[in-house]
Amino acid sequence: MRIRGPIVDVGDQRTAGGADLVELTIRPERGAADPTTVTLWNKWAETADYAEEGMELLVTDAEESEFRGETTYETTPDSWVVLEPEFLVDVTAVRSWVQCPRMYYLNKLSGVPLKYPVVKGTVVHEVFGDLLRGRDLDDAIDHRVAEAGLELGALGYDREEVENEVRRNAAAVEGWLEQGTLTEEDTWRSEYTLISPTFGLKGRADALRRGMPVELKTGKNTKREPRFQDKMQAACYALMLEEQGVEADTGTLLYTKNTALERSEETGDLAPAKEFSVGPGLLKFVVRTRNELAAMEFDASVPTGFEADANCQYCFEQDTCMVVSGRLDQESKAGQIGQPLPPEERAYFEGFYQAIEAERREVHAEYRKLWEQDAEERADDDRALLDLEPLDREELPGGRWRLRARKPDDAVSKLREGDVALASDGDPVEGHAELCRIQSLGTGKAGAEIVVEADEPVDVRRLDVYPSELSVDRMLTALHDGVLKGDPDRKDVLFGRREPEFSGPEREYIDNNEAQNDAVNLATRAEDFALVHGPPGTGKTYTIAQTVKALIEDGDRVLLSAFTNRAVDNALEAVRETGVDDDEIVRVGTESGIREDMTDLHLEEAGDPGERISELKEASLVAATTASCGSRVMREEAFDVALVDEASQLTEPATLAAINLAERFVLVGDHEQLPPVVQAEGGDAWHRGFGTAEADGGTATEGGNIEADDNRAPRLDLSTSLFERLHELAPEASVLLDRQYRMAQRIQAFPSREFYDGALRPATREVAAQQISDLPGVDADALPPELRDPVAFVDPDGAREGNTNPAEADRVAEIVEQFVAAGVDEDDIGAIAPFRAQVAEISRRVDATVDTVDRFQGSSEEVIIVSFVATGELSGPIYDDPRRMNVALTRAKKSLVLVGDAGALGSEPFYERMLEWARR
Ligand SMILES: Nc1ncnc2c1ncn2[C@@H]1O[C@H](COP(=O)(O)OP(=O)(O)OP(=O)(O)O)[C@@H](O)[C@H]1O
Repeated sequence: MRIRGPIVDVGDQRTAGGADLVELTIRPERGAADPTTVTLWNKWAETADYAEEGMELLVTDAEESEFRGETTYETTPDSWVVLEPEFLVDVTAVRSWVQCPRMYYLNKLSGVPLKYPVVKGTVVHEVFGDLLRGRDLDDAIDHRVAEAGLELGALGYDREEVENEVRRNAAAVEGWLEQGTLTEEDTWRSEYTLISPTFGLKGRADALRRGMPVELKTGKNTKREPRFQDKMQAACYALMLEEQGVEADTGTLLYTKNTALERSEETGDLAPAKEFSVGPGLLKFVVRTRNELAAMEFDASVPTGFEADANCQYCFEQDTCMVVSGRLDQESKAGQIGQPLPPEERAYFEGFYQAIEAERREVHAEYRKLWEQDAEERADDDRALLDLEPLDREELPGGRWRLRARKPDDAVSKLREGDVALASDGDPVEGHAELCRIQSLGTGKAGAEIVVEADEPVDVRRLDVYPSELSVDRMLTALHDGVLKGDPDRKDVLFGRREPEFSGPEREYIDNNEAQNDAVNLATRAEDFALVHGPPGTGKTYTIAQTVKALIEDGDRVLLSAFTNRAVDNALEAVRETGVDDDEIVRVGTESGIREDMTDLHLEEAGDPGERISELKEASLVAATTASCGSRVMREEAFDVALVDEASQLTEPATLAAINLAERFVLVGDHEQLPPVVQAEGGDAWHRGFGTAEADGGTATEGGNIEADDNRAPRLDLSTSLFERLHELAPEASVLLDRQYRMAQRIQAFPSREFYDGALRPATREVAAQQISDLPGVDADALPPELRDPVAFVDPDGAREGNTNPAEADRVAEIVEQFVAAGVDEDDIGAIAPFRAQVAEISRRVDATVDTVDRFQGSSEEVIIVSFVATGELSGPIYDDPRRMNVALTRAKKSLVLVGDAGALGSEPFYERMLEWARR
């Protein structure tokens, strides 16, 4: 049987009858049951060395016995002992951990750098996959080398030399494949994604041959046996396959460089393919190693390198290792070089490190929901689209597949076009599942067609959200680059040790809006940074465009970035309208994420390396999301200025990803609108072991290693953007855009008072006085009296049912009809609801745009109808943050209708004031 629960006590190691044993006490049922003893025998006793109170322990095939009226458990020869099974360790991490635990840590911190062996390795892997899918070798090489054009260009390689090298590597693959086909018993799968709920492992096997793992290595190995770390990697996949009921007792490593070696120069076994048998001893070792890694992550301790027999002298990471040890004053086998970080920087680094790792655990929790939630629960949670009907499949050049399916109803989910998702035959964990990219989701209407692309054809009956650690990984590398490698001068201003400076003459860039003109001046004159605080509709985009133009004219190379592709394209469009030459601009990112009308600026990654890289290097303006700024190629780029839009929605480390690349930066945002999305509760680095700024004046920490003075001690948490923090730290570097071009006076009054101290005002008389009857063909008198005021409140006496309120949805639909009947175009009407379920409820009834607040930020409509859903009381975190309401209320230009329960809204002071305003 399986026994599982948090550890409450770890006993000492003993021997009995010649065998080692350790007794642990755990509380089964997630800590709810009474403590019980679990005895770990023999090799599993080792796992107790790093087990700690609070960690989760799982023992499979445990034997239960009664002893003096108590039930106890012990391991049997069939048992697996897993620590922290919920922490999903990547197979590649296990591999680097066995080489040297510190290497694992360093890889995590500094990411995979742009190096030729890395890029070549990716190309050879892709070619391998192509060959397995039956593609012609030359075709595959041609295509895959071209695909890596940009990266190869950045490394200074030309196409032919790479093609030749890849061809030599691929020869090994081809030869070996031919051998396999001769026997005609080979079955192949390329790129097989595996996740293990039991062992807390995940990864993608390069290939499966007859159900057994095959790993490709682009290095050489002239020994008969595969390298140990490579065996470990293949064994991880074998373990996960076993969990799925596939007996995988053989692993194969393919060392592709072996075929390129000359017999005359090399001795040893030059055969590229090396098989080994995967025995129970090795599998148990895999699990114990993973346990060791998970235990280190549990208490966030840092490996020193002494754990491994690694020889630092021959390690590629030696320099990085020594620098990191030096900066963070860590013990390490390689030693330390350089100066340690000042205490406040170290606290910052460590605080954010932990907050980012907490986010990682939330991503792992997302994975877990794949098997913990049943299909209906996932659908209700918007994590899956169910009951799809597979339509057709089409093989694409290169062996990939385009798959179509029909969506049966108006089901909604978090899935978006361009997302990577898990397509399956109905069971994403045990059935046939493939990672795919969503090409199209159709409209929200029933019968819509879904199109995805995947490596293998699968009957698409279900589509699941597939979590990714990419953004977490990128935050960590940005933190590393910004703090450990960052420019000291930049850090002085970020840490408030120096005030930001400005220089140069003031000029007139914008003649009809003083605040905007001030903002452009501040940005162009900034030696360090400038902040542009733009409430709704105040011309942020326009100001950004003018700023970018001015900077380019001053001869600066500019990076234009934002959190979302949508914001990047929006800003870019405005920049183009100012007349900046298209030849000077490139848009970096994946093509499917870029708006159609900006794709002509897209930097193709595929092509001739020299051409690709010059296109990037020669651009005076590069536009990319902050996530793209963390790519291998972008991390090597340098800019004079980084301008970041939607900066108030970015976590501080995510912002670093963009500003690390530039000497100066400009952040544009509004911290009175939506903050960064953070999953982990209390994602607050400061409070996590670094004392609270408020409580102790920001002076002390647990380790006593912060001596920052006074109230300038920064507020560090992922939900406070760098924009907001700097706004508080250096108000002199900020300009408030105070004239809005969107809302009628009556609409803006409340948000202006509540969020901007009344400073926000209409830019012109026309803006202030606009009304619904200004719209062509609209007769305001045709509206029912209660909708004639620009701000109206309607209480339909509905009842909240879960996250919906059908009566409100009916009433919203009726209001839409009433506006349409008065002559308003349905396209000019938008409806906003706090929950996706209510969005679906309303969408079913109207053709107008309906969405959640989060997805409405940044857009506006002539008429906005807000459905509040709540009745009786305002329960739920969604109502706790008034900034969310600020966004909802400021989307309307001429008419705003609030639909809700007066009782619920009246129960909170903020909403009560809102009601008063709406009912005036
Ligand atoms: N100085 C100006 N003179 C005339 N019109 C302006 C000026 N600045 C902005 N506008 C107009 O105001 C409108 C809103 O501007 P913009 O889209 O730049 O706002 P925004 O602050 O980016 O909006 P959001 O709150 O949605 O982010 C646009 O139609 C723009 O043309």
